[in-house]
Order: sequence, then C-alpha cells, then structure tokens
Amino acid sequence: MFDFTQMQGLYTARQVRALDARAIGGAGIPGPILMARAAAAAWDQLLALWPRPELVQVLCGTGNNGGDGFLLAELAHKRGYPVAVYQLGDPARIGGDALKAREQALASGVPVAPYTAGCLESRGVVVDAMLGTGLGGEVRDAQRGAIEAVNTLDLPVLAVDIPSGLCADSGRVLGAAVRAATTVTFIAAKRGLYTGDGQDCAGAVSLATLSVPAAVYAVEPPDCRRLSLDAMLAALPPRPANAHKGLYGRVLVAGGDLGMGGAIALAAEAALRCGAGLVSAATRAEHVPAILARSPEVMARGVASGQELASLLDGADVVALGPGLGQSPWSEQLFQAACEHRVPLVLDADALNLLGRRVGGVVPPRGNWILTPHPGEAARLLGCSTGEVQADRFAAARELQQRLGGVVVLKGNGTLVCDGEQVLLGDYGNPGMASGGMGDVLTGVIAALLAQGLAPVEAAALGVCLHGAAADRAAGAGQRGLLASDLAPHMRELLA
Ligand SMILES: NC(=O)C1=CN([C@@H]2O[C@H](COP(=O)(O)OP(=O)(O)OC[C@H]3O[C@@H](n4cnc5c(N)ncnc54)[C@H](O)[C@@H]3O)[C@@H](O)[C@H]2O)[C@@H](O)CC1
Ligand SMILES: [K+]
Repeated sequence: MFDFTQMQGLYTARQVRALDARAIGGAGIPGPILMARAAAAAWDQLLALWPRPELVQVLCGTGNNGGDGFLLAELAHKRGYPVAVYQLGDPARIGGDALKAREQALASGVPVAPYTAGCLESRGVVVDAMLGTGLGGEVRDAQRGAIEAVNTLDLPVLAVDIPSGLCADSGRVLGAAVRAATTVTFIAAKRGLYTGDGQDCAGAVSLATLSVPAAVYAVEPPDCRRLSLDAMLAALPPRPANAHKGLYGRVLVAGGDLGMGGAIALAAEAALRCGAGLVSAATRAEHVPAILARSPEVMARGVASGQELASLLDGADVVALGPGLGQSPWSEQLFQAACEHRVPLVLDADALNLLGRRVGGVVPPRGNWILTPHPGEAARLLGCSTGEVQADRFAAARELQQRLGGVVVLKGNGTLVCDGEQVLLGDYGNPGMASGGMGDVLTGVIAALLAQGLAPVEAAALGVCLHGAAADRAAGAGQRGLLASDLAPHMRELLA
C-alpha cells in the first residue's frame, strides 16, 4: 500500500562519499564547483534565518568541510558582512579543493586566524565548518575545546553538512558535538541527523542537493528512508459506504496485571481511535469495571489463566500483548498462551522482557510479530547495555530483527522500523512523550492498523508516525504534562 521507495533516502557517510565521487567523476561536476554550491547553499540559509548578521564567525577544519566554510566566508566578505575565520588544525595539512578554497578566501581578503581559546566573540552568528562526514572516531582535544566554546556562546549556529562531532551514520555524539540551530546538509541526508542525538545537535535540517543529477543517486540506493506521514495517509483507501465493523479487524489487547490496569485501557482505547472494528481486552478481572466505565466500546474480559486467554485467541485477528502485563506467573501464562497461537502479535513492555528470558529457548523467531522495544528493552533482548544500543541504533534494530524475525520498532528519538530488508525512520514526536502510557498507546495503534489489513511493516511505520505526529499536535498546549490519553483525538483527526 505504501511506496517507501518514494520517501527521502537517508545515507551513511560512506554512501555520501560514493555519491560525491560519482557526481565529480561520473556526472562531471568539478569538486570546487560542488564546494562552491555547498557554500552558497549554506550562506543562503544563513541569510534567510538571520538577515544582516553583525558578525559571521566561521570555524574551519582542515578537510573539505573546512573548505565549504572558507568559501562561505568569502561570500559573506564579498557582500560586505564582517567576517572572522578561525582555523582549527595545522593549515599545512590542508590539501586539494579545501586548500584552493582557503587560498581563494585569503586572496579575497577574508581575515583568517588560528583558533585559540577565547577567540570567539559573543555576537553575530557562528558557522561550524570544522568536521563533516570525514570525522573518524572521538573528536580530538583541540576540536573538542572549540565545540564546547561554541556551545557555551549562546549564539545562533549554522552547521555545515553535519554538526561537528556528530556521527553521520549513527547519530551519536563522538565525545562532544556542536549544537546548531540549523544544519544545511549536502547532496544527500545523513541518517545520523535524524536519530539518537542527531535532532538535538542538528536543529532544523535542510538538504541542498547541489544540483547533482538524479542518475548519480541510482548507483547508491539507500537502505534507510525517512517516513512521510502525509504520503502514507494519502495512500490509505477511503472506507466504502457499505462498510461494516467486520471489515476492520478484531484486536485483542492482553495484559494489565494488578496495579497496571490503566495500560490496557490506554492500548484498547488507542486501537479503537485508530479504526479497529472490534476491540477486546483480556485482563485481570479487577480491572474490567474501570475499563468499561471509561470505554464501553471495549469488550473487557477477566482472565485468570493462560488457558482462559487461549480460548479468546481464535476470535482475534491481532493480539497486542504487553501493556501492564507484568512478570508474574499470571503474566507468564498469558505470554505463553499468546506465543503458542499463530495469531499475529504486537509485543511491547513486559512481553518483551518475558521474551528476553526465552530468546533462543522455548520461543523461536517468527515472522508475524511486531516487537516494539525502547532502548532498555532492546538491550535486554540483545544482552547488551542501553548505551550500546543507543551508540548505533540502526545496527541494534537490524540485529534484533535478524535474531527474532518479524518487524522491530526501536523506539526513541528517531524511531526505527526494521523488517529485515530496510530501516525506516520516523522523526515525528517530541520530548513530551517521555511519560508513562505512551508506549501502551503505540501498541494499540499498531495493532489496530495491522488488524485493518496493513502489512506488518506498514502498520508499524504508519503507527509510529501517527503516534509521534499526534503528540506534536497535542504538545501545542505544552510538552510538559502531555498525557498519553491526549493523543487519541489527534490520531483520529490525522487519520481523517
Ligand atoms: N567533493 C566533495 O566530496 C564534497 C564535500 N563536501 C564537504 O566535505 C566534507 C567531507 O570532507 P572530508 O572528507 O575532507 O572530511 P571532513 O572535512 O569532514 O573532516 C576531515 C578532517 O577532519 C579531521 N578529523 C577526522 N577525524 C577527526 C577527529 N576524530 N578529531 C579531530 N579531527 C578529525 C581530519 O584530520 C581531516 O582534517 C563534507 O562533510 C562536506 O562538508 C562538500 O564540499 C560538497 C562536496
Ligand atoms: K560541520
């Protein structure tokens, strides 16, 4: 239903280097021309955001990222703006197009001085052209000092191609990274700009393709794409006039151990609001009255054992297991019963923790489940630390999918959806979502979409974006205090 290949490709540094080389060698665009276009694109963005800057302070490294900075400084200087360029690293190490750019800037009269501690003035704007896609490993001390100085200045910062210190591939801060207000990235979007620390460092990202022809991109197909909610919503077919509830699937939400009944109520309500035909809840008998009082549309049943759950599974098209599930013997029984059935599953929260105990054991990988771990749950499933998951979220998502099958949704800033072939990145949402119940809602959303006939990867991709975009709308009233239950009306509106 969704054509992910039409969505924006996200590339690794290696891939972008290949595209650069192809643009120069194959498409015949000389390197200095590409660099001049990059500088012009960044300069245009700077002026668009901050017209008439009092001072343009440009920090240049010794690679081509620095070359972009020199040419930007020359543009600013020629247009009469006060400019100061600070060189990081030994100029003797500069070569190729970057050296030409530096010489051109110097010949035009751009003032260039070595970067020293305290050299930056606290006025105007800062252009970060220290490190781009050529960054290898943790930033060295000299660059680290400059990065920290930029971040303490409290001036608007434009990052050239990628904020210095951010890993283009993983979105991890390599020791220290510039926090920019905006980043102009060249030729192709780097995937690290959109996940992990990427969004915090890059600010608003714009892509300048530098007029590289489409044929160049054909040689390096991306294996990661940035999800477009609009494109997915546009592809959803309208409901026929003679529709009936049987067409839209039966979702069974199971979980809600003692003390955690709210989780199951949230998941069930989210499934209803996202269009599931019928939603049932299987939970502790104690929670049934409260669920019915809140959502009379939910068919809530008390289940005391795995056997009782098993009798409900045949009547479900999709089972969402995990919200408030707990890890008690009761939880274990429900988990066991659901996993023994062939029904498609959406597993979250404690269902993932129970799965983690059994990986490689009783429960083999399966193709018809969607697993929605946050980084901590992913770490438990992989037997590593949360830090290791966050250090390379793409690798963690792929590894999990390979081990467990199905579709893996690695939650967090820049949520990743991996079906084994591709990684899809959803960058909707905001920090207001760091509150209890958000995951339960996502589980219900994905289950509802799956029950309505979307392919598992589509249900996960649309669910993630719908959930994040609804939170962005709801956060109009403030991120702090955003409740999971605030999302439902917005999801409904978006789906409409
Ligand atoms: N023709 C091209 O290839 C184009 C490249 N462009 C720019 O070129 C950049 C890539 O240029 P390069 O490949 O020269 O690399 P960079 O300029 O990103 O970085 C290389 C420099 O960083 C230093 N460095 C590497 N790791 C470091 C670390 N851990 N700590 C401190 N310093 C470190 C290296 O010694 C080298 O001087 C892109 O990000 C983009 O800005 C653009 O001009 C567009 C065209
Ligand atoms: K940079």
